[in-house]
Amino acid sequence: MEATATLTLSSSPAGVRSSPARTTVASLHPRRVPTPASHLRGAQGPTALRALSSPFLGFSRTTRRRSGMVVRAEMFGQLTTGLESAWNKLRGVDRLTKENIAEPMRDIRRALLEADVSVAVARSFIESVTEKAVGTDVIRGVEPEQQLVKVVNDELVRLMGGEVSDLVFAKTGPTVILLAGLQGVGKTTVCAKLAFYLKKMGKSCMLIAADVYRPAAIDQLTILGKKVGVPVYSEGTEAKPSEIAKNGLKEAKSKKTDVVIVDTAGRLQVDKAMMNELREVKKAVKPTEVLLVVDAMTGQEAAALVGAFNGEVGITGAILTKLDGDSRGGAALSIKEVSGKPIKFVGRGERVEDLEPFYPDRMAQRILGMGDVLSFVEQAQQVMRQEEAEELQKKIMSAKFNFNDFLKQTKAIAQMGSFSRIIGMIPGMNKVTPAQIREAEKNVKFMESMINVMTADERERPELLAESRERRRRVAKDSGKTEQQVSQLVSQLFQMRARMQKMMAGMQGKDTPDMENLMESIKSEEQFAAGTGQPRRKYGNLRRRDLDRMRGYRR
Ligand SMILES: Nc1nc2c(ncn2[C@@H]2O[C@H](COP(=O)(O)OP(=O)(O)OP(=O)(O)O)[C@@H](O)[C@H]2O)c(=O)[nH]1
Repeated sequence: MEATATLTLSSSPAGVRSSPARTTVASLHPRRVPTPASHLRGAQGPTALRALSSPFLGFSRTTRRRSGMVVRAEMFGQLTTGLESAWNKLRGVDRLTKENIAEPMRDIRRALLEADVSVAVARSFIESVTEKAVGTDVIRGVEPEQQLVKVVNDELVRLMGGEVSDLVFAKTGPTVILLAGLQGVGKTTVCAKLAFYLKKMGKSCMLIAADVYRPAAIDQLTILGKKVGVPVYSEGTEAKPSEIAKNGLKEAKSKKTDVVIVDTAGRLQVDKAMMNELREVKKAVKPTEVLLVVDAMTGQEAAALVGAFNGEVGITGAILTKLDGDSRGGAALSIKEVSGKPIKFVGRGERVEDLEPFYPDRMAQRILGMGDVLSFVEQAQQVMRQEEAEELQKKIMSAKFNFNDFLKQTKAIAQMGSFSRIIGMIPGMNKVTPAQIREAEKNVKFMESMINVMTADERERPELLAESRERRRRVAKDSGKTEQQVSQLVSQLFQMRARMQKMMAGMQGKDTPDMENLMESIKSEEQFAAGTGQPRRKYGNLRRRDLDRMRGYRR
């Protein structure tokens, strides 16, 4: 979609126009940005546009780091540096093209591989960033490298699962969380951390010690349980883990405990016995959540492990520990993509408090260290959308909404993946139902094929097609559609025009021309076999009147 937005960045107050959208843009003007001190205080609005000046934010990288402006997750340090080198290569370009992003993409790929992301994940990430970056609209005032930052951010968020994945709780009875994982990954510690987290949520908890192979594990869990004030159920090392789990759950039920967390044995590697035992425990307690605890230091191996456990036992998600350590981030980036299972929590230290839900968007921002640039690009995109909507509104009011606009909008729909975002911007149009939206999206490609074979004139002036059956026949032939389908498309455009105008005029208290009969008119004409010569005379008056109105000759 070619953006028509005019992101006004005039330096004088006179450049501030009256619409709210433009005021926003003007208020973002970089030269009106206050002193660096205000930035350090985290000022909003004008500060965001500081990002427009080059280098980013108008501060040297060293200053930003020293001042703490960039909150950098050290584990991603190398990745962040690699990405920065990619942005730097785009300085001075006008727009993102396949050619000029090739080298930055190589930098990003290298940075991902160095962060221990698998080759396959890195490849698909690069492909999707390239595709989205090249197809991005140019937003006036936003530098191409800033747009790439935004695309990379969005793709990182998507790669890590998009939304935060909350714990699922059982509708009745205790929620059972079964924890699994290799030896030493932090499973026992996670039991206590989770109990602490859930207690803060107001849930009562019980821990079940089902790791019978390492006697110290039971003691460790008992100590941790005491520390967080949660009872620990154990039967020593002689009983079967599935029996212990079953009995523990029975006790939890009798005590009306909200959540039961089962600690299972870890092994040095994935083996048959381990998987069988887990399956048995799972069968015995029917957990709501089966979470695999993995160590972030193991990078892409952790991701593969999540996939393997899911295949063997069936899990609901992962908990990534030791994110505070020296890992390079590959696990956080790859788990969802490789295994299809989300990371639900991350451990950031040895204390019971050091567990938090995994937020893909916050993680992406930490990797990029450019929250300010992102919020600026988002604001600018918003302004662009508002201005496009205003432009569209003007066209609708002047009855000039044509096939070019139609195509532009349908393309925008395909690009944004949602009709509602466009429709929602047109005042009064938010009553469109989701079913209508889905239908509209389905028709996009179909309509596009017909519009693509129209002449420039026909697209500009849909009346030409409404008036001439020959033209409609030609479009049908060239697009491989039927004449009726072309007629329907033409009618649809006029109907859309009519409805929009009616609605707008209604909002402005004006009367509107009645153009609802147009479709009927064209439809009726279709009913007559070609060559009968009847339709023109019979429907001539109606069409003339309607077309005049469409052209704005009549009121
Ligand atoms: N730095 C850091 N250390 C952690 C974290 N989670 C656990 N640890 C440490 O990792 C070590 C192993 O943790 P455990 O909880 O005993 O691991 P486990 O998976 O239960 O081990 P097994 O019972 O042998 O299977 C302990 O020293 C923990 O303190 C974390 O998020 N960050």
